[in-house]
Amino acid sequence: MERSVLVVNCGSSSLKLALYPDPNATQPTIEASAERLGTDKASLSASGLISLDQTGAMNHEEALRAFISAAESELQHLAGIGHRVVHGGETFVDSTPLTKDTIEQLEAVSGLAPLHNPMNLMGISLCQELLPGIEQVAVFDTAFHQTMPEQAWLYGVPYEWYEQFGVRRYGFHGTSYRFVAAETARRMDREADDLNLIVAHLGNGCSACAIRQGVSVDTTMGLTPLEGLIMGTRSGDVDPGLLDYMIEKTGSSVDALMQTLNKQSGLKGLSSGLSNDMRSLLEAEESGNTDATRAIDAFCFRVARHLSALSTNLTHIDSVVFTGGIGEHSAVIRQRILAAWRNMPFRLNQELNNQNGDNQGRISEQGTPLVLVVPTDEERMIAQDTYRLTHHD
Ligand SMILES: Nc1ncnc2c1ncn2[C@@H]1O[C@H](COP(=O)(O)OP(=O)(O)O)[C@@H](O)[C@H]1O
Ligand SMILES: CC(=O)OP(=O)(O)O
Ligand SMILES: [Mg+2]
Repeated sequence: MERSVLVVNCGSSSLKLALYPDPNATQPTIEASAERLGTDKASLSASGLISLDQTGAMNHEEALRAFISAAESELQHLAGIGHRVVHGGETFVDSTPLTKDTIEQLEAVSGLAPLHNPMNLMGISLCQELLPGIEQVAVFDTAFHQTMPEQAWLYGVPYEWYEQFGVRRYGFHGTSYRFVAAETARRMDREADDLNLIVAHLGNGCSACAIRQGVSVDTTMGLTPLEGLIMGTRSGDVDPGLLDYMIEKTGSSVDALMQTLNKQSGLKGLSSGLSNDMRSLLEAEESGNTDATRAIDAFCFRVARHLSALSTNLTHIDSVVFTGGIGEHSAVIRQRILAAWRNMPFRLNQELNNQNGDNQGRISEQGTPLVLVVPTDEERMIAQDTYRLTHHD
């Protein structure tokens, strides 16, 4: 019986894989991840039913080939393969089975996410080659945000830019928000379409979302995953005027500056190159490093400012929810963000915050605005959509 689903998440320099044994599984039976792909210091590791530990020069294709070859006997009974696809443009409002037609439509929107979508397409065609005949599904980061009202997704630029070139705000991390919204409703014993939430997804990429009665009404990322919050290496919001100014000052090309805004900015840039990793910065701050403090303070302030702005579109907030690696694990960052959001009377319960929430995920004191920590699981959401959209026994 065909029961298992493989989830493939091809990032710009990483690859994450998970094998789910059946539609109700909450944990995968194999998890694998590859990092620093495309360099000679790449690594690939897998745990669960198989184990792998490989380092050296490797690109995405080689890593995916190595995984599929090592996991061959476990991939005999696949019901489907689910791919994370970062940009679906306006074409895709839900996950979709991959056919010749949908792959062509996907190629057409890929120019909108040049760092991400070409890798996603590579994963899709390699799986077609190595695991022929298995149904494949695309799950989009952008899809959940297609419910945003026009005023939230328009930029204040000539409307023809949207009409002719699709220049608008799309938003990302939608698979995470969809999972977290449903999981929050379950934990609060409420219906998802009855809840108003502000969710902060703080990982390597960071964004936040206003969810009104279960649907996205505003989010911080835009045309590309560069807008909004300060991230590990991405700047978030900047004045586009800085491009012209820096070209004038340094003679850099637009390409080089975009590279800097994507890869050398954010926490890494603000800490003068110390680290893009929040855990490392917190450790450095403990030993008195002021570069780390500067980066962390700017990060927390920016999150608070955006969370507050996102609440514009909600009559009330049922809960503020933290997710992603930083949101799920760092009590001190949550505390600093909420302290920076000064016009809301948040009060955290220290003990609950330090243990990343009670059973429900609550970290706030009773009788004060509800704040929850809800771990996200994009891979599980992708597996569920893949089961929903494939024809298996
Ligand atoms: N205990 C912790 N305290 C602070 N930051 C943490 C902790 N655990 C993980 N992080 C941070 O979470 C970030 C990675 O988030 P994650 O969601 O795992 O990334 P990705 O977006 O690649 O999935 C890193 O900045 C990491 O330092
Ligand atoms: C869209 C995006 O920012 O993705 P990630 O968090 O995986 O970098
Ligand atoms: Mg993650």
